[in-house]
Amino acid sequence: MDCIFIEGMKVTASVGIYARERAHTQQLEISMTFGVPDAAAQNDDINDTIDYAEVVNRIRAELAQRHFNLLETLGEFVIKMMLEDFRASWVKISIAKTGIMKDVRQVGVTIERGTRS
Ligand SMILES: Nc1nc2c(c(=O)[nH]1)N=C([C@H](O)[C@@H](O)CO)CN2
Repeated sequence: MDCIFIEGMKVTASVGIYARERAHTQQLEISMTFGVPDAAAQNDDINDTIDYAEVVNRIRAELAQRHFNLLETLGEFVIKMMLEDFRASWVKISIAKTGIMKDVRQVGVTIERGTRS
């Protein structure tokens, strides 16, 4: 298995448990690593792997359309998409909110699903 990573992706999303978070979108930082077959490294062909540009665009499009109460559910949503639609074998995602708590740089969650071979 090879891994592809997307580090420090800034994305606008509607997420949070408070009324103000339902009323206004906020910026999140997503970092994600996912497993792919090693065929692309052998064949030099984008069709043998997952195109990380497609993943970034899809995440932005999907998150623009819905509200999540929790970062956990947002993370689970993206992971399901990666496993089912992009056929990743394993996914680890971290999602952070920046500057929402005094004297804390970031808060967030890390979720891992699938089989890391
Ligand atoms: N485990 C979590 N705790 C909290 C979350 C969350 O998504 N997961 N969210 C909030 C609020 O929305 C907060 O970010 C607003 O300041 C609080 N705790």
